[in-house]
Amino acid sequence: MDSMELEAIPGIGPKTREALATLEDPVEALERGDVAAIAAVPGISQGRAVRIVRNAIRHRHDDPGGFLATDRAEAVYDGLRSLLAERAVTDYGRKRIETFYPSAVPARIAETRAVAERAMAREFGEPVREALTGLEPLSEPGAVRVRDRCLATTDAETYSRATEAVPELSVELVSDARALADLARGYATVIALDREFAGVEVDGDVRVEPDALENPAELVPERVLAFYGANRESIRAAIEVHRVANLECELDLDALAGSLSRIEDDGQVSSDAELTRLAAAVDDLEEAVSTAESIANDRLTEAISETDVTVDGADLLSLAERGAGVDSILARELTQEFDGAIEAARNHLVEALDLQDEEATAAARVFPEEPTFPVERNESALSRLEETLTTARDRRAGQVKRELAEELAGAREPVRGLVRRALELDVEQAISRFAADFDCVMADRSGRGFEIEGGRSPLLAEPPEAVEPVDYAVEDVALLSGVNSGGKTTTLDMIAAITILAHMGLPVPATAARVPEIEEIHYHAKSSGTLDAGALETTLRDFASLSAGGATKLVLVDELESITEPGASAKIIAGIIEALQESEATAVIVSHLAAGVREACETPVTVDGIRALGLENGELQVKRSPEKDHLARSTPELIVEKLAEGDTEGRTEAFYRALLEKF
Ligand SMILES: Nc1ncnc2c1ncn2[C@@H]1O[C@H](COP(=O)(O)OP(=O)(O)OP(=O)(O)O)[C@@H](O)[C@H]1O
Repeated sequence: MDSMELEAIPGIGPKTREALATLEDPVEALERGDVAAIAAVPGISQGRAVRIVRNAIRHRHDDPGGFLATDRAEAVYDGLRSLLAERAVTDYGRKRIETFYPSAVPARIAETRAVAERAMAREFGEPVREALTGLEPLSEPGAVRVRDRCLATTDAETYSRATEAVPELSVELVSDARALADLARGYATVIALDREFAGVEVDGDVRVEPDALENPAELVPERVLAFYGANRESIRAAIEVHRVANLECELDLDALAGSLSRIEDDGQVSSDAELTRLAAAVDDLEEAVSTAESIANDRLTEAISETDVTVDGADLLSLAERGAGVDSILARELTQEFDGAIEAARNHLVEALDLQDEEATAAARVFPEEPTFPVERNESALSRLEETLTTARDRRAGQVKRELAEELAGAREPVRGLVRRALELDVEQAISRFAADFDCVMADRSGRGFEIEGGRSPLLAEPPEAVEPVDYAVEDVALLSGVNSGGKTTTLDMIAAITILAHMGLPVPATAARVPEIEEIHYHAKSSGTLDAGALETTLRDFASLSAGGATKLVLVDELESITEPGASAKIIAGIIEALQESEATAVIVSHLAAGVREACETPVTVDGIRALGLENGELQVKRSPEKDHLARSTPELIVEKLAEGDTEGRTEAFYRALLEKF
């Protein structure tokens, strides 16, 4: 598929296609089902991203869709999807799970089935979930701006190529080497892009690199580092996920973790001793110089106050005539003390800032050779020292960044894979947890009818361990009878849930299950009251199209009788059953009118029943698994029976017995 063909996917119009084009490879992102990447496109919400990905999957499999043919079927799917999604740790996992849907296309089912089987074969403990917590899809860092370097060229075309290739740096048009020298005063490093500058001698860090634009990342290691800085936490989490889940990985994770620990959130490099030393020296320079001055002056003050200066009168006069101050006396009388004080000041500066070699030499010049009092810094020597330190710091930072960026640049794609695999593991984790919580197995899909052992509806409000497992098998079409609250609706939910999950390729809550291979599920919920003529007509039309053949179906109908009068209902249900029997469909029809329906049917019809065991302390006792060929007793019958048995006086017993016989 190329990017123009994206519009063949439902939900992608020209506008969305254009928006998706901002992705590096939109087709690949869609094929991978990368909801995070799609949702990161401006103008596409998370919900839209999920729908687009789901439609893309459908498109890829030529899947006509329409599996969930009724509202109730849709609602069961929604419920299942939430149960799965809420077991994911990451937002990505939740969204990814929302792209799973029931399908009739074997290839699609096989695809998720493979994920589910992998998930169920793996152990997911608390450490994996914990490691997943910090995981997020990778983000692109904001625009990086680098101010200590610039590019220079004399050529307009090179200029525009450079601005495009390296937006992080200023690009300057220069006319000659003099202009280059001017630039070198404002930037720590100037990179000249023209061959003609080769051999030009200018002050400062000016490099001639005509091929620099071929590898822009080398010019701005910040680009690579910003990516790692912005995604540091997520990459760390992905490393941790790989470690605790024992996932295979082509990267040296320890080395990657080591490199990451040297990068700050903003992409700056930390934990380089030399860089730290130089940065601190620049920062603390002013304070150290002031302290050094004080040290020198304190020492001199002390020396002066302790010294008896003997000056003969003539000397004093000549000194006074020359307007000489204390300095001259110092020079004459206290040279040693002065030298000592200056030495102390210089030592302090070197020690406090941990200066080395030429830095120390430059530091010495900050204090005067000639005696003065008070001792004062030499401002121009100080600013030269500051410049030396700043340049050394920037150069070191550049070097460290380049080294680190070089280490990491090649790892960018593998790191994307690392994070992606960790995110996908959350999908497996959620499936595995669902399977464990509901004690699931993989189901078979084949033929007509179903055989479910130990099936449980995950949609019941009860905690999973409180749900009684149900065994139920139907060959083609069956009526299901049972007392009120016996579990008929729950049984239909269970059949629907297991069939939908099986067609999603996911594990089902049962000890064993075979479901029919179908193209559509029609689950009609109990209607809340008698329908008016129009609504009844619509319902009948629905059923007419149901039995008209076409797609293979599972039909689940809950108490259709409430749509109209009891007598008519039984006839309508009987008609529906006859039609369904002739089709390929598998159907379970729950009805309180089972006896009447059976009578109205011209063909034999299976009637199964959820057997009531009786009332115990006013509580209904039932056997939840439907019994084959058993017309269950109704709730009124149970009550009459209880009254008949409980009657001791015998006067009304005849009445109850007579009533009971009518059932
Ligand atoms: N297998 C089961 N395990 C545990 N509880 C169940 C089970 N089946 C049903 N129940 C409990 O019984 C309640 C009623 O079940 P359900 O609604 O399925 O009965 P029903 O036969 O459809 O009732 P009605 O005839 O009134 O529609 C459920 O809400 C649930 O609490």
